[in-house]
Amino acid sequence: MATQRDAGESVVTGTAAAASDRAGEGAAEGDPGASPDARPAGTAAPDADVAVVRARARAIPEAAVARLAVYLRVLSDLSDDGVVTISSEELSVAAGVNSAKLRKDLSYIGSYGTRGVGYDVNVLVGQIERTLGLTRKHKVAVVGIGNLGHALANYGGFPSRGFPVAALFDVDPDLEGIPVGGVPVHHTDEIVRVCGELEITIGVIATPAQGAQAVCDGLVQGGVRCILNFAPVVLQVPDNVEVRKVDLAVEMQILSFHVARRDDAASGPEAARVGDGANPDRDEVNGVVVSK
Ligand SMILES: NC(=O)c1ccc[n+]([C@@H]2O[C@H](COP(=O)([O-])OP(=O)(O)OC[C@H]3O[C@@H](n4cnc5c(N)ncnc54)[C@H](O)[C@@H]3O)[C@@H](O)[C@H]2O)c1
Repeated sequence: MATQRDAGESVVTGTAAAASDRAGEGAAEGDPGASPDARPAGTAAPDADVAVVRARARAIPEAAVARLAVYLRVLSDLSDDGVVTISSEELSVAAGVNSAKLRKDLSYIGSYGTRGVGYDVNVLVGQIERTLGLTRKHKVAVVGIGNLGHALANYGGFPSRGFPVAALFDVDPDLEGIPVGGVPVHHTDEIVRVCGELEITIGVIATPAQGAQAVCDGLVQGGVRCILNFAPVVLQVPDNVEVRKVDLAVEMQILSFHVARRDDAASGPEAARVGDGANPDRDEVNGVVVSK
């Protein structure tokens, strides 16, 4: 049995990761010598390279995968606006990532750009889509149509990004047949049948913790292999099923940690070493920096 993966957890694996990291180091736009994989702008990896794309994808750190999704959103907008090429600096500003990190992220998918030209927008869109597995069709089911489920079902941004919400489920009989975002709510008893018939690929769990494992089991039985879990519980799934847990409070705690660390750094190296006796005027109590 596999358990769920939290945001930030690395998926880097052994040798491939090390090789990929090395390829990324020093690889710069317009530096065709940076990797044997460098291609001229405007050329996509041929189909024969699909295995290579998959092997690379397995070695990409989770944080870089999240950033690739951000680059894809930015690049798709640029493509819609008719932009043909973009430099790494422009793309990094648009994506809110520093350009060295961006070049390293793109090196994971074998994309190095061309000096003086930058990246071909459509080629890069195709490469990122292949890496993220977005060339497959996805259909989403949301289970638990309360506050969160309503918001997710009504959000218009999913279909345009390739994730149409095709089915909704709730245990509350009063919700049965009521359309939310144009999709009728089914009773949870129908999960296995409806998910199988509609070939749902992604299940979103927005139920209270108590019912979440049974909901997850139903989704898996209905053929769903990707689960996005909002419920505050760790789900058990078979090895061929991928689970991601979303916890906004954890994200806020991480933000809080980074701000606290930045404040410590701004106060000088001594402040960052509180609690080790370095600064006799400051100490740490239950993780909180205090002045004596
Ligand atoms: N991870 C996060 O960042 C985050 C943020 C908000 C909410 N949540 C979690 O999401 C879940 C939903 O939150 P909410 O505010 O929408 O709650 P809610 O009470 O408004 O809605 C819950 C819905 O789930 C339905 N439900 C209950 N048991 C069910 C079952 N076994 N099968 C199917 N449906 C069932 C209820 O009828 C209700 O419609 C909770 O577990 C909450 O803790 C997580």
